[in-house]
Amino acid sequence: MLGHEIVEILDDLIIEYNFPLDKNYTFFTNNTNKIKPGSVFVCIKGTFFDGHDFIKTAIEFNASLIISEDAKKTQFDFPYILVSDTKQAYALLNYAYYNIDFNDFNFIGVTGTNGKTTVISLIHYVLTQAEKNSSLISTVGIKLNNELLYEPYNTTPGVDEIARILNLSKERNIENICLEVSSHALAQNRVYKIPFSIAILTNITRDHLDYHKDFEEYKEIKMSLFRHLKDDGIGIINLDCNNVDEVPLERDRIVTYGFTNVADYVISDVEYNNSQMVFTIKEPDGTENKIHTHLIGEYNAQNLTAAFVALRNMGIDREIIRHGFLEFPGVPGRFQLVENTRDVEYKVYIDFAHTPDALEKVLTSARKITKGRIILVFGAGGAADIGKRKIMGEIASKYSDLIVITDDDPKNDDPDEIIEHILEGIDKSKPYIVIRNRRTAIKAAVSFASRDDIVIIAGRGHEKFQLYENGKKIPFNDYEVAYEIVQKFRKVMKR
Ligand SMILES: CC(=O)N[C@H]1[C@@H](OP(=O)(O)OP(=O)(O)OC[C@H]2O[C@@H](n3ccc(=O)[nH]c3=O)[C@H](O)[C@@H]2O)O[C@H](CO)[C@@H](O)[C@@H]1O[C@H](C)C(=O)N[C@@H](C)C(=O)N[C@H](CCC(=O)O)C(=O)O
Ligand SMILES: Nc1ncnc2c1ncn2[C@@H]1O[C@H](COP(=O)(O)OP(=O)(O)OP(=O)(O)O)[C@@H](O)[C@H]1O
Repeated sequence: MLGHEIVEILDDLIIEYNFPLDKNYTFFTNNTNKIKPGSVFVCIKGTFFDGHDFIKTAIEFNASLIISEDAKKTQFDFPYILVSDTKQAYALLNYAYYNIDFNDFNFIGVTGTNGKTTVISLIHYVLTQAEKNSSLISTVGIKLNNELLYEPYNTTPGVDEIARILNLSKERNIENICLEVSSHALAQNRVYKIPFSIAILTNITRDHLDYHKDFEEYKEIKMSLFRHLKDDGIGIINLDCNNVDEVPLERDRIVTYGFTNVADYVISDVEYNNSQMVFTIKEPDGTENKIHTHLIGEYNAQNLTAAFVALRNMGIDREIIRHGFLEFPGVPGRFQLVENTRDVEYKVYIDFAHTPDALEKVLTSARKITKGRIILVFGAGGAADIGKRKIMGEIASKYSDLIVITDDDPKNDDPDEIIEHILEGIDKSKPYIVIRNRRTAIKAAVSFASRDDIVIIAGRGHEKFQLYENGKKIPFNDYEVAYEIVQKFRKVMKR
């Protein structure tokens, strides 16, 4: 990309510049660790670092141009562009670098505290079944149609990664882009200028109050997804837990769903056991759709209905949707049965509940499918909302019969302190035990289980590592560990 093209792309953002306009620039990065000779280094003010503090390093690493938004830290004796917002500039440069034309795509975005991955995965799955090309950008994977490219570090990747995925999608003629949008991504311009045709809000409950100032700010940021809609785009919201008046969108562009009978799409007659669910979705024109699925719990009826509304609005036939929902295998680590307990007297499930609302939903659903006890294994993550730990402790006590409190991903926080915070909410008159080692905790929980009991291992879902201080990663997958432990118990029982 020539220098003068960069000036055209950044256009309104530019305050001043001094760099060779006839020179070709072929690599852009915001990370000094990725600089190659000749790179353009874009300084981003982040959460932990200020990229402007790395200008000297970038120059030492042979960057050829620095784009900055902080006049005080800009080095004016080196080729530079001073802009009003480097995050926006970085997005525009990446879109141009990968030759992205948003008109080539149809963007579907889902935000909310819980249910994003489930809803977006359902939409992607049915689109591919309907032979509509689709890319999935979500916590559990980046997929081009059915091909899993990789599992991303973030729920919503950085704008450079998104641009690269769009480019790959274009090469494969993929038009539909199913994107899970976290509050961090919205706050950090990771979806800058992306024109969504459908934006879905599942629910907003407590989470991430370490990052967002307060609940109001968190809510405001989640709602900002609707400001990314195209002029003719629609918003889809769960009316059971959101207020249409708070959605920054004209009322006639909002479609609602929920159990409440004032929603446009009404859910009713939900029935489920430990492996399947059936319920009805009534459309605004009165058509009733009987949905059969392997996902269970009222919250999943809501997730399926969100996906149903989006797919109907994309013109997908009802029968294809119903068939897709029946075949959908579920999202790894979301109320996932550990297979080798299918034929034993108790059941073990892995679930990603790591917020108070999710934990409550999963435990109340579990209660409905068992005559036995609920044995819960859980902890809480470090470097995250501290206030939710006690609340999760209260919910654990309220809805389970036996609790094993253990490590989640402590990251740089003191694991014992995390457990202390959880214990503040635990009802000490009910059975509970603290076993910090997660493997031992799971083993204990499984050994406590007897006929009709359900063991729920919550909080880490599909994740493959436990994260400890200073970036220490220990390979650990709840499903694999639980499977292995159950297998050993089975052998002992056979003897
Ligand atoms: C707190 C946070 O969200 N940080 C995200 C953010 O990084 P940042 O811009 O704040 O980066 P920073 O580390 O402060 O550094 C600032 C700048 O200095 C640069 N730098 C830094 C160090 C250095 O040596 N050289 C250098 O150039 C960095 O490249 C960056 O440009 O932007 C990066 C690129 O998009 C993200 O990868 C990174 O996610 C971190 C790893 C993270 O853990 N984020 C979590 C909290 C997160 O975003 N989670 C949500 C999902 C939550 C959920 O749904 O439950 C998500 O969407 O994943
Ligand atoms: N609609 C919902 N309401 C409340 N809880 C839900 C809902 N859907 C899922 N959950 C709970 O949240 C957990 C995570 O589900 P899912 O991955 O779909 O949500 P998410 O919003 O993508 O979460 P994350 O961004 O952390 O990946 C599930 O394991 C379940 O416990």
